[in-house]
Amino acid sequence: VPRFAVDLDGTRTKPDTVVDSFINSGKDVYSKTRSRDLLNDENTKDEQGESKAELRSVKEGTSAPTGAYNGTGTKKLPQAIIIGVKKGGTRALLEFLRVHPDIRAVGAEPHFFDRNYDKGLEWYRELMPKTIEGQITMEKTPSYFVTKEVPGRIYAMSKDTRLIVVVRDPVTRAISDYTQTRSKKPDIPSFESLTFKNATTGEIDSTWSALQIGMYARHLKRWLQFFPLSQILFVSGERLITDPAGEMARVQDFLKLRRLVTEKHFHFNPAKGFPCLKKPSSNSKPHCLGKTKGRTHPNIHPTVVRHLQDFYKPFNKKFYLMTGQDFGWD
Ligand SMILES: Nc1ncnc2c1ncn2[C@@H]1O[C@H](COP(=O)(O)OS(=O)(=O)O)[C@@H](OP(=O)(O)O)[C@H]1O
Repeated sequence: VPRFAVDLDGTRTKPDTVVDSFINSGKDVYSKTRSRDLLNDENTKDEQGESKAELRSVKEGTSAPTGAYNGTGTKKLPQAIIIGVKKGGTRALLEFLRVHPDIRAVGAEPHFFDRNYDKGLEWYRELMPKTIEGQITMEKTPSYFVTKEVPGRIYAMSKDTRLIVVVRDPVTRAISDYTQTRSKKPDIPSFESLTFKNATTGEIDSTWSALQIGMYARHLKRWLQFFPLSQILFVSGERLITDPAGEMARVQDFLKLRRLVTEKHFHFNPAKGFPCLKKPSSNSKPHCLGKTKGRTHPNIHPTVVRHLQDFYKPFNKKFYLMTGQDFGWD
């Protein structure tokens, strides 16, 4: 597979040895030998459970008309994929996009490029909904962003695939990830004890997968070996909550869609603390995502949070430089 030559040096202000060595280490979150993941095999079960709950909430909802489906059309490979990040807000984005008549998306996470690649592209195509001319086929699998083999595999399917990454403050993302795991396995160690290799020295355990996923710059570097930056859209997970219509305008522009999903489609539900979808021309109840989205996070000691913020600072800085966007996490 041919690779793009990307000169990241052009985007650097000064070399940052620690971050660069992490970024260049080529470590993969899901490489069993290198990443300490207390979840390991459980991870898969956990995500499957999560996916089912997500889908239930989608089916129960009144939104997601899933485009102009009338049984006609053909199944096509996706032209756009939400590749990450886990706990970034990927389900919300996909559900918001499904309101658009020119988007058809598969509800479940196919995990084709990371777990099911040996099943072949025809298996993958079969999972897709039918589309008619002018409609875009989409899927979301948040683990793609951090899995080493995936960029090359998507490139091999089509070098023109448009990629969307929903990113969120890596500290909050890690706590969200931990909260999800704990909801299934209440006996896991505390967040604090998993964060530190050595609590006395404050040394962070950067091999814990919940922390590795948030080193966005390192993962992005692998994608840029295959895809130009212009083919990747970075959506702010925070703004997707505070200004869903604004973020959706960016996404629709990126996908070259008419801006049909607008502020009229959103209703902020103060009890849930999140925007929910509503039908603009009806009084029907807005549809919020299910209870696996927007869980209450445990209180993490401010010192631990501060240590993590310091840990991520250089990675975030690098990520802002690489993407040309300041996400305001620091
Ligand atoms: N509108 C709306 N409703 C509910 N939740 C919302 C919404 N927009 C973003 N979010 C945030 O999405 C977080 C879950 O992210 P993902 O869907 O990417 O999770 S997963 O990786 O698919 O499990 C989820 O994380 P937690 O709050 O930690 O549960 C939410 O903060």
